[in-house]
Amino acid sequence: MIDVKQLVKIYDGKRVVDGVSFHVSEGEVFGMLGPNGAGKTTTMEMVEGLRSPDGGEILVGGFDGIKEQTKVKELIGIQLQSTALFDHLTVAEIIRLYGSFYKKMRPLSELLTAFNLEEKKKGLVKHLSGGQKQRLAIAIAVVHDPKVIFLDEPTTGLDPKARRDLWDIVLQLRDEGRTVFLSTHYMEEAEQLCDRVAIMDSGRVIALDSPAGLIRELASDSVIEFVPGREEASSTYQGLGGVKEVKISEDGSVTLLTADLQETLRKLIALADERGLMLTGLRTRTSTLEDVFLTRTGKRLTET
Ligand SMILES: Nc1ncnc2c1ncn2[C@@H]1O[C@H](COP(=O)(O)OP(=O)(O)OP(=O)(O)O)[C@@H](O)[C@H]1O
Repeated sequence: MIDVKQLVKIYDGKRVVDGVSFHVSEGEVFGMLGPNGAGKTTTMEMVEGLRSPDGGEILVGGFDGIKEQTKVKELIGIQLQSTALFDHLTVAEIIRLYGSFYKKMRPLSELLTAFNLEEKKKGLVKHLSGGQKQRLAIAIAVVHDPKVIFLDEPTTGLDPKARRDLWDIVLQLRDEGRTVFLSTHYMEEAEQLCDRVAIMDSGRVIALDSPAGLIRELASDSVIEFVPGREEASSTYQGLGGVKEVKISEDGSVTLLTADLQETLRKLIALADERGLMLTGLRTRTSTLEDVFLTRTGKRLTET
């Protein structure tokens, strides 16, 4: 459905999107996961036709994303940031307004039901909660029944309940047969929602696969975290059996990625006895996309 090859965008001499290539299949939820400034929005907006690339090729539904933008616009829906909505219109008015921009519009009642906005039909946009505004923004994006829908960090700023409601909406869009392209800096969101994820950092795609595939590639299925109470070189931990990766954060907390949880734990406890380390807050967990990011970049997603 979408083919992007060697996409480049340069701002002030800096390649903020630096040779990005990927394919999005019809009917999948494809995610771009990365920290602030990684180049997700710039990439997405070039695919949407909102920014012009400085290099590369874009195909959307077989149309050239640069030369055939009118055709592409009919195929796609873009979630607008809620701040762009008109505060003094009602929910029904705004959906109708956006519908009037297209040759065909889905029935209002169908959209209100699908996005759980029936009760707010006559309510002013300015009185909606954050989650309701975001659902309205997506309802507007699909008002013309597009095949592909773009969601740029759709759950940023939402509370956990509203976030989960929005996840249901994304899965519903996929169940309707639409292709969903979303960006996020929440790794749980990428893990829960996306069939495949491109992890972006500094303008490049550094890994691309299903969430499970990315985690499998790590060769370390478990993570140990603790605060040792005194500083040790990362090589001290590197030498413990099973350890594949060591990360020591600025606050002193240590993260060990291991392929052999039991062996590493045994060795770690022996090390702690020998050197008088504390192991405060010691906990273990299975690996996540956050660990994929850490392994590939040496940074945490939330740290950048
Ligand atoms: N119009 C612009 N002019 C100059 N620099 C820009 C412009 N738009 C984006 N950038 C820069 O390009 C880089 C990538 O930004 P982009 O918004 O694509 O990142 P992002 O991954 O979407 O991050 P965020 O989660 O913060 O939106 C950043 O360093 C940003 O400052």
